[in-house]
Amino acid sequence: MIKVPNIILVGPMGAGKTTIGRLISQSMSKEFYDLDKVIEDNAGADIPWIFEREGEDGFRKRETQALTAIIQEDTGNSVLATGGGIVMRKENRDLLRDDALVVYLYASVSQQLYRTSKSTHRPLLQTGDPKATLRKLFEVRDPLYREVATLVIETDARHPKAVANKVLDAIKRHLNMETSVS
Ligand SMILES: Nc1ncnc2c1ncn2[C@@H]1O[C@H](COP(=O)(O)OP(=O)(O)O)[C@@H](O)[C@H]1O
Ligand SMILES: O=C(O)C1=C[C@@H](OP(=O)(O)O)[C@@H](O)[C@H](O)C1
Ligand SMILES: [Mg+2]
Repeated sequence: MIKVPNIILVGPMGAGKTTIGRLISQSMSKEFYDLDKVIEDNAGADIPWIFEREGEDGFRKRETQALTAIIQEDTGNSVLATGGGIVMRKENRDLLRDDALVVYLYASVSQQLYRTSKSTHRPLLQTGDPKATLRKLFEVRDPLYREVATLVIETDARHPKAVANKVLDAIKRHLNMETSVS
């Protein structure tokens, strides 16, 4: 029986981390955690409020605390959807690589923009030019997602269920390969 590690999803805003994370947790009968929701539950406030009152720095501190707690809990039986900025801090990147299988959900900037266009829950996108913001973030973060990722899954032109199936297949192939070479 192959032991399936914790699965952690990384990627830009709108890549589908929360949506796909929930779908694959159901298919794998694993616990699902959305890091943003954990942060909001811990704070008793939503993300826009945290950014407003504590700044992005305050949010990033909460993000690292929440990630640390989940990784330390290490049920070995969870799927974690992170927020798009999780890779910005080295301490987070080190935690991500710990014992989890990290999946980078890739989405083009135009798909990121399209999928987040109705959202008012993302303070970083409440700007005059969200496309320029997404492009700038992507230039900095894409290499960092790739640094921590075990698997990279393309999400453009795929419906959420098709992305979830793609992720599940890739995880199965990766784990079989690991056991076959060990
Ligand atoms: N592959 C996809 N194709 C089309 N829409 C998607 C896809 N993945 C997610 N979405 C939609 O995009 C929006 C953002 O998805 P979400 O899971 O919140 O992304 P993230 O957590 O990465 O920011 C949601 O409305 C979701 O339904
Ligand atoms: O990219 C970012 O810096 C952020 C992404 C958001 O999560 P999603 O990627 O789930 O939207 C949330 O953590 C916060 O608004 C900051
Ligand atoms: Mg999300």
